[in-house]
Amino acid sequence: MVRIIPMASSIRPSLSSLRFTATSRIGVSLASQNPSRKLSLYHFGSAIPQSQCFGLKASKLLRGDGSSMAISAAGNMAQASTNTSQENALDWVKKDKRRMLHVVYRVGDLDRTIKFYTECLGMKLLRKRDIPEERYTNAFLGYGPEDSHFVIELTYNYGVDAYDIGSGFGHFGIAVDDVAKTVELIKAKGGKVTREPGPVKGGSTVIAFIEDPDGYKFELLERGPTPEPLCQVMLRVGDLERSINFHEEVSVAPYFS
Ligand SMILES: C[C@@H](O)C(=O)SC[C@H](NC(=O)CC[C@H](N)C(=O)O)C(=O)NCC(=O)O
Ligand SMILES: [Zn+2]
Repeated sequence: MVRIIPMASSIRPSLSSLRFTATSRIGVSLASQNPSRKLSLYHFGSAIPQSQCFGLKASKLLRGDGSSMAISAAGNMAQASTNTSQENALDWVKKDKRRMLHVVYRVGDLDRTIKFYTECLGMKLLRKRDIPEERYTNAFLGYGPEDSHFVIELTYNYGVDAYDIGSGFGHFGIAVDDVAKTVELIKAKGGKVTREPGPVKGGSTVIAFIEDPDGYKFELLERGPTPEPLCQVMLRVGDLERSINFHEEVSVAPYFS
């Protein structure tokens, strides 16, 4: 039996208020690093229309032992969009309906995480679903409705209050208009700041790193207004080209280059 707990529907913005550009898509940011065996993420959900599914077997692209991966596209941090021109990106957004839908990960206290994400990171609680016979509860949070925004799907397993995040997971990236102000708010709420605001090493964009109550890292990136502040997931990979091929051929990110 699945118990759906309806949430306020007041957050559905009028579509005319949303400007869909390439930056309104979530990107996967990867950093090449010594591979480790720990995979921290539960899974990514993505929407790929049946007609666009590739015949490639994903397994041949991934290392057999399932070790994790990280590739850094640190490059020019100021560029919030893809390397394709803005016109090409807009054409792509109109034609290609594939997009990453959600990321799922496990937390030790659902209400504690919901409070942190809503009060410190400005997300909205979109819905909860409780499955007592499977002894777990999900909570969905994001910066807009699921039919147009990438969302975080938290999983609480009854009785499990902590997890080993592992070294494969890097961070989630959130675009904010004022990193220093956001960091001050997080400190005032008792949140943990692991890297103070300042230009990224090797670049010019102002960033900061914070941790949520379970220790998952969030990078705050100073950028202008965007319809999708939840803008990246950084994973550490053992083979950059292999991972790029996977994401271009099998996954849903054919135009981020
Ligand atoms: C692309 C942008 O969103 C970044 O995240 S770049 C931030 C930069 N990343 C790395 O150094 C990745 C490699 C590192 N060894 C790792 O595995 O995390 C970073 O963290 N810079 C630190 C800083 O203080 O600027
Ligand atoms: Zn990042």
